[in-house]
Amino acid sequence: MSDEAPVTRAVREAVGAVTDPELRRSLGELGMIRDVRVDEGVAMVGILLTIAGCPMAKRIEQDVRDAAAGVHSIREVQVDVGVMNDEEREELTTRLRGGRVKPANRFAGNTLTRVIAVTSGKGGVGKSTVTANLAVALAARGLAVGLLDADVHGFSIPGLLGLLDEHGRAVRPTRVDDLVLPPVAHDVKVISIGMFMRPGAEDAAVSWRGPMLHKTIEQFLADVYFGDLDVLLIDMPPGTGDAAISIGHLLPQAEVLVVTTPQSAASDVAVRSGILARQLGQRVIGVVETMGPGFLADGVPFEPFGSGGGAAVAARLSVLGDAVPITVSIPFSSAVRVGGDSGMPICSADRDDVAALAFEELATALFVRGTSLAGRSLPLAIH
Ligand SMILES: Nc1ncnc2c1ncn2[C@@H]1O[C@H](COP(=O)(O)OP(=O)(O)OP(=O)(O)O)[C@@H](O)[C@H]1O
Repeated sequence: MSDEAPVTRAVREAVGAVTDPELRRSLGELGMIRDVRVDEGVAMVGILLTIAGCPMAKRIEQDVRDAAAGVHSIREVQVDVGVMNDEEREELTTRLRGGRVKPANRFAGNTLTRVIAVTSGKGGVGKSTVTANLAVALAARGLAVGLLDADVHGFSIPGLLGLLDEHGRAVRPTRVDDLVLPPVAHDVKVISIGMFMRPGAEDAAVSWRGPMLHKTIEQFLADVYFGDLDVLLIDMPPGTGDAAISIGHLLPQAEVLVVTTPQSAASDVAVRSGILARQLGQRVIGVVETMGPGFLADGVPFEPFGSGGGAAVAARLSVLGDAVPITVSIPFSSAVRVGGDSGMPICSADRDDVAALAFEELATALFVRGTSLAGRSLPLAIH
């Protein structure tokens, strides 16, 4: 390559630096630039897509075109789009797996990724909303964030993050052989059981038995190309069922956040999910109270579901074992529901909303180790 003309080298570098939107690595690094030639100001660039019908083909082609056109003295760009052959694809998938030919759980053992499982005692308490917003808040800080939706009873993460197609179904991830590329929303790489259900059979997963659920979670941890993550959040099914046990076995180093509403009925069962996590060797790192107390715009206190549930769960778990370092209350805010319904989490839609500010506090508490929010009151108000 050393006898390459400077302009050809400049075009090669420019197109090689284009990022694949799904793999989030440069085309040069991925071996997707086949050849580059320049003849009298015309750049001819051959690119190789990973699979035929790649949903990102148009975008990649355009990005390559723009990158080449940005090189001085290039007046025209021709892009020839091809597809990798089996051998090239296998080489790529092996490289993406860090040299491993066979898929393996990338989050087991000595991973640098923090794994945080978000759990609750019962359904409908706001666990998925917490997971989605926490993911968005952490990604907004520049962390590489993955989100695994393991909630077979209500895989709401794709909807909460706007990953639905025109029929309102969870988008399907692209596959490169047996490697699954997680769709990205709000800078978070997302994989959900809902993305793999046959249209019309979305409810079938609810009746999955333990081994099937275990296999699916195991496959997600091995086959999904998350790349190097700072944090992997897992939206757990509510309760103390099979998924919690599977995650406990597959990811014993996972930290656990317990979500509860302020009511005592919800907080009693939340304690149980924290106890189970500990029995599986995991550390309960915090309790998040959702739909908590706040103030109406005129300053009148507003407690639609009472108050104190989060602190009560943290206190009970602290008495029963290690102290739980983080307790955060996310105030009730209609904007949270509106954001969730429209696929625009409040942490993206309005970072000044009271609930968004509380999610920020949670993100800070989690990523400044040793910091405790316990007992600290957050600035709450309802608009
Ligand atoms: N802080 C909040 N303020 C207002 N509404 C909220 C808040 N948190 C969650 N909600 C709303 O509560 C409802 C239930 O939330 P969510 O789906 O996150 O619960 P969940 O515990 O994940 O339920 P499941 O496990 O059954 O899927 C949603 O309509 C959501 O918008």
